[in-house]
Order: sequence, then structure tokens, then C-alpha cells
Amino acid sequence: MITKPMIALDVPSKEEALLLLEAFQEESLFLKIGMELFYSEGPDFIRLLKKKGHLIFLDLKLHDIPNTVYRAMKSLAALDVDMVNVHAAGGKEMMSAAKRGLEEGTKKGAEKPLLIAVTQLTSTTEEEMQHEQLISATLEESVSHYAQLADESGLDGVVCSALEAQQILEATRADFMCVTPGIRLTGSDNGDQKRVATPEFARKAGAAAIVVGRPITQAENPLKAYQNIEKQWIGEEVK
Ligand SMILES: O=C(O)c1cc(=O)[nH]c(=O)n1[C@@H]1O[C@H](COP(=O)(O)O)[C@@H](O)[C@H]1O
Repeated sequence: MITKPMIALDVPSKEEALLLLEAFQEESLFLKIGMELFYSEGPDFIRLLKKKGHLIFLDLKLHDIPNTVYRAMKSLAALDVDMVNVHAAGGKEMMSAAKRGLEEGTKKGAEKPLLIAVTQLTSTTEEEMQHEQLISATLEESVSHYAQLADESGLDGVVCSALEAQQILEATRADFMCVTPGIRLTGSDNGDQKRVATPEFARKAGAAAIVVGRPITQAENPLKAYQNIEKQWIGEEVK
């Protein structure tokens, strides 16, 4: 279990990201850098955050032909990040190519980043999946199927809603990682998220990590919000 909640740094610039991080002072964090920040600030900002002692989940959700994903992963591995992801919908050949790229791109002596696959985005409902993606299975079946494909491709885990973590662990193996975004506290704004759960639910369902963005980044006091979520995630009593 990754005890630090992963903070989704969904802000447009390095300045805004650093301003937000000021509140956390010297604390070492697990930061998720997504497309918005990576596309604007690039690899240099990742290196800076690593130098400051943070762990990085580089969330670029690769989904392309196997050769392209293999080559892209080789580049990403050289950044020495801790976790990267692809879309499971890219298929087993693509996921295996991603893994090979990471292995070949990791510097000697460095640890290979964890590789996980997005199953169905937490912003997707079963109805949307069936009518827009024309997948006739239930959402649970689709998510478990993608998780099994990811496991067979040698990946470390998946991104899913905490609502599906327990069934995924049953369909794969006990140490398969379920990284769960769509985390919300009871009564808070879901925004565009559809399959949401509390940190406590995620823990009880066996999730390996939680990813939290707006409930922290848009809170009046981001540090306090983070600490509150962390307590619920690791199971400490909230005062
Ligand atoms: O891969 C992800 O991280 C991801 C997958 C998914 O299914 N749903 C999902 O919300 N995410 C990411 O998790 C974060 C959730 O942010 P909040 O909804 O603001 O907490 C965003 O940065 C999303 O890009």
C-alpha cells in the first residue's frame, strides 16, 4: 500500500504548481503529473520535482500502436519517474511493448517505474460505455477483463475506481495494484467524476493507492485537506 495519497497536480504552470507545493513545506510527496502540466513544462519540471525529493506518477495514458508506445516508454523511463500508465484498451501487444520499452529505457542501477493500465475511466458510466464504446458487457466485467489483460501482459496493476478494486483483486492476484482516482469525501462535489468513493472505502476494498486532485488543490487549505484525506486513507481516526 502506498500510504501517501497521490496528489494530482492538475495546474497549468510550474509557478502554480510550486505555489501549491509551498504549503507542504519540506514534506516529500507522491505527485501525479498529468498532461496539462507535462505538456506545458516538460521533462525539466519532472527533474526539478525529483530533485526536491518527491515521487512521481507521470500520468500520460499512452494509447498508440505497439512500436510507438515502446519507443515513448523508453524515453519516459529515462526520466527516472516512479509510475507511468497506458490505456488497457490499446491491447496486450501494446502493453507488453510498453513494458519492454520501460525495461530497456531504465538506467543501469535505477528502479524500473511501476507500469499500470487505465481500465475504464472513472468519469465513464456503464450506460456511456455500452452506448458510446459499444461494449455490451457490464462495467464490472469490462474493468475486470482489462485488468486480466494487463496482468497477462506483465503490468504491475491498473487504474480503476475503488468501487471495482475488490473484484479486480479476485480476478487477478492479491498483490496486483489498484490505483484509484475518483476519490471524494462524503457530500463533496463530484465534478466530472462518476464512479467515486471515499478514502476509507478505497482502503477497505484493498486499493494500493489513491489519487486525489481537486479535493486537495481547490481546497481553501490544501495541506489540511491532504492531511484529512491521508488520515482516512491510512485508517487513523479523524479529529
Ligand atoms: O489515470 C488517472 O490518473 C485517472 C484515471 C481515471 O480513470 N480517472 C481519473 O480521474 N484519473 C486522474 O485522476 C485525477 C483525479 O482528479 P480529481 O477528480 O480532481 O480528484 C485526474 O488527474 C485524472 O486525470
